[in-house]
Amino acid sequence: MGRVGVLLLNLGGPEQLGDVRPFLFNLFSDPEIIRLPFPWLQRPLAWLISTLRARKSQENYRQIGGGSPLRRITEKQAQALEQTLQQRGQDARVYIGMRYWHPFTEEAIAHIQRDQVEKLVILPLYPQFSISTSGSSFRLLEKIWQADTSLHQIEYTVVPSWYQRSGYLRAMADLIARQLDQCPHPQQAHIFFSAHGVPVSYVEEFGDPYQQEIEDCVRLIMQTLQRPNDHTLAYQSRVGPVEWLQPYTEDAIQDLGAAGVEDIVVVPISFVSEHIETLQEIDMEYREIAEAAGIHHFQRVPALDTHPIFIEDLTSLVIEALNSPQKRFSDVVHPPQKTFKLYPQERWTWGMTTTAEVWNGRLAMLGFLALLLELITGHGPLHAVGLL
Ligand SMILES: C=CC1=C(C)c2cc3[nH]c(cc4nc(cc5[nH]c(cc1n2)c(C)c5CCC(=O)O)C(CCC(=O)O)=C4C)c(C)c3C=C
Ligand SMILES: [Fe+2]
Repeated sequence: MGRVGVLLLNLGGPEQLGDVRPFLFNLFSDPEIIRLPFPWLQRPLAWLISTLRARKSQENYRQIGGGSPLRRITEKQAQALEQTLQQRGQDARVYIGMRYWHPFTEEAIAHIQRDQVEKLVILPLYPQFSISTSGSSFRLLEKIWQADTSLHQIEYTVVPSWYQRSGYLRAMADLIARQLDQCPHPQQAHIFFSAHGVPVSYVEEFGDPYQQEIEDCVRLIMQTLQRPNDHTLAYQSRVGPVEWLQPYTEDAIQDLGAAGVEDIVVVPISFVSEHIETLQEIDMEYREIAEAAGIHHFQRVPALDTHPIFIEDLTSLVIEALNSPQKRFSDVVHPPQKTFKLYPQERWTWGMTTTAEVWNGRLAMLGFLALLLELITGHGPLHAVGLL
């Protein structure tokens, strides 16, 4: 076998407070994160949202020490995987490609080319597939491959999701069991799975399998855990005004408090490393909500990071992928879309029709954005004519 590489895909996170705004700009520039009808609006809107959100987001990163631990943890995972692959007789180099911050996916591909890798396993560090996470990275890679034909020499295969693997499930069950055993009444503690949310439209309009995979993942973890405890699944980290998957974590915690639950063990399940949404959102914000709701005992299950069972399982996954039929980007980036007709009327007719209302709404949104931009930048037509 020629030179073997493993490309670990991850989201990336700001390493210092000054990185927060450009990191957010990269994130909101991604059409898989904000889906707009007009592509030309993507970057101005990303600039606007990242500018408006930066201060609040920076404050959150400040509370966890001034930056995301994601790069450091992903590097440790890569190192552990490389070592375990060596021990199992597989000489492979492990690369890291982040979607929105350093080391960027493009940098990883440059290293892979420099090292003349011939066989590559592309492995997202997201157990479940979403078009907003693994899907976005696969789509970027597909574009990179289309732009550079020298990459076609590399025999690659992608792993779309892997939450059903027994090693992953056993490692999760092990971490949950340890937290349960520290509770005052281990059998009565409520196991609270908190998954990262996505907008409902991703699932209902764009065919994202994420919700179904998350539900299946929770079922399999509970089956592996073999404990009698009650459990709940809720979704966290909502951003913006649209509807996201429900129940929302904050509401579900309050409902449990109102129902008299006193002990909860929170399990983050969309991600395998500590990051801002475990260290700040769960450990600080949701803990406060739980305490106010009368939940006296609040524990959080740590992220897998370099849990030995997990790393062993990733190692087996890589070896199996190398010996399985190839999965191409085109097999995984286009989830089956539900046929969804946004507006029933296809031809323009005059009057206050549905189409006219839709266009009124779109133009009002554009006008509002232009005004907001002008208020923030201090430049624009209203300033020019002296109205602002
Ligand atoms: C606005 C839409 C967003 C979607 C959809 C989304 C999906 C999604 N994200 C993760 C995992 C992570 N997200 C992280 C940061 C982050 N994500 C969003 C927005 C969406 N995410 C924002 C605005 C941010 C920045 C932080 C903030 O301002 O709140 C991170 C990085 C965390 C870090 O430590 O830096 C991760 C990881 C998943 C798994 C997911 C969908 C399944
Ligand atoms: Fe996110």
